[in-house]
Amino acid sequence: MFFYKNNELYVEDVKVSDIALEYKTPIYIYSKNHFENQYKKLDQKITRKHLICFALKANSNLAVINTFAKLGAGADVVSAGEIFRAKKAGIDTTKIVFSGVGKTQEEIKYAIENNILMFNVESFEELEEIENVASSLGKIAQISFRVNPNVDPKTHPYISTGLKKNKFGISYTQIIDAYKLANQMKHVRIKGIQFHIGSQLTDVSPFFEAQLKVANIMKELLSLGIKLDIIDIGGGLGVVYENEQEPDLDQYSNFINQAFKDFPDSLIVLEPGRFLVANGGIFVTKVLYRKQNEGKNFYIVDGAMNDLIRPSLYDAYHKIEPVVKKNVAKVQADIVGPVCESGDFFAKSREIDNLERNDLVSIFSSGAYGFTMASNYNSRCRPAEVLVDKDTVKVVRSRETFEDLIRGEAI
Ligand SMILES: Cc1ncc(COP(=O)(O)O)c(C=O)c1O
Ligand SMILES: N[C@@H](CCCC[NH3+])C(=O)O
Repeated sequence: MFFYKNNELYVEDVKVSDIALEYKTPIYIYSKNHFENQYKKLDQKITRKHLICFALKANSNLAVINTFAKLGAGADVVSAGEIFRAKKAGIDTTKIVFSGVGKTQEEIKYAIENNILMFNVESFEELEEIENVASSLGKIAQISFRVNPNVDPKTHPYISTGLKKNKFGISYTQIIDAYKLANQMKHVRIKGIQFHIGSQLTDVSPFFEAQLKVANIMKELLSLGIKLDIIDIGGGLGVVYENEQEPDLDQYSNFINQAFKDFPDSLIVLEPGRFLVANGGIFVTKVLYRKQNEGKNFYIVDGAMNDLIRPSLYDAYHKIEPVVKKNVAKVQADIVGPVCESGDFFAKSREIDNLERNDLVSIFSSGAYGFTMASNYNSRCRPAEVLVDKDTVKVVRSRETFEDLIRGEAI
């Protein structure tokens, strides 16, 4: 959905430079059809009965969530705020799964009142809290446990979650006891089991390793008379940022079928975030100034780490290209923002077209963990977001104003 025609970058049927002219920079631009295609691709590949719960943390713009809601998606949420967003965007609350290691009492209450599908419980103490809140409301909370399967996802250490040293889930050795305890509680109903081992996995074999461990737990539970209706296999499917191999979805689906062949009636829940949205978004920014320090080239652009933090936080690679290609010589340059931090960069020593002031550049693969991780650091207004559907451009979040910056503050 993002391509060059006559050296001009397009999103679907619209020139990116036209969008930048009208709505200014920096700006996030999304392709609705990319989102829909990714969802349908995954939906078709998974042959078992399943429910795709979009992980809202990847991109929680209402219009983006609504695009998936219309295709039948549920939501994977990690806060009451995300439940609120999911509802506003048209997600059926009975398709919401609630993950996260630190759900507060208020969040648990809000989730129960909204009849979510289930809590993915991450500790014994959290289980007790859910039992207590449900009891005080006179309701029954549906739960699954998040197991930490101790599997190496072979991804960036900051986004690995399924190793025993990570804070996530209940350890493999304690998980049966957790189910036994829940089984005796009056206000929780056991629905399933969940795991999520990390993000940006392009090799799907660690998923299989985790799935086999989960299937073993399920067998042990069955021998204790505990049958699970739901197997939540988390998110984590990776995408191509640079030259990675795309995850093999056929293999992914076969692994699921194989690992859980003894549980043919259980519903498979998936929690993809990045896979659905990363390559459906670009971040467009404008060159403000150029300078050379000690022979090093810097392009200073109007976007910054507060808008897109992945390069600063993970040293993540994002492809960067001019919006209009001029067939000029290449140079090596750091592409940096105006924020007062040396960590404020989008690329270092990157080979890129020799740019001029006011040239636009596109930072690709910014649809996931882009705007959702943006902040107002340095009192910078967060950028606008637009959604393109063929030849239609819609502002789905307007650029923040100075008034937005101080909302709620007082002297
Ligand atoms: C519990 C849970 N589910 C789903 C996701 C979505 O992950 P991804 O964007 O890698 O698919 C995450 C984030 O990694 C998560 O923590
Ligand atoms: N925010 C991360 C991924 C972490 C996933 C959240 N569980 C990224 O940009 O890649």
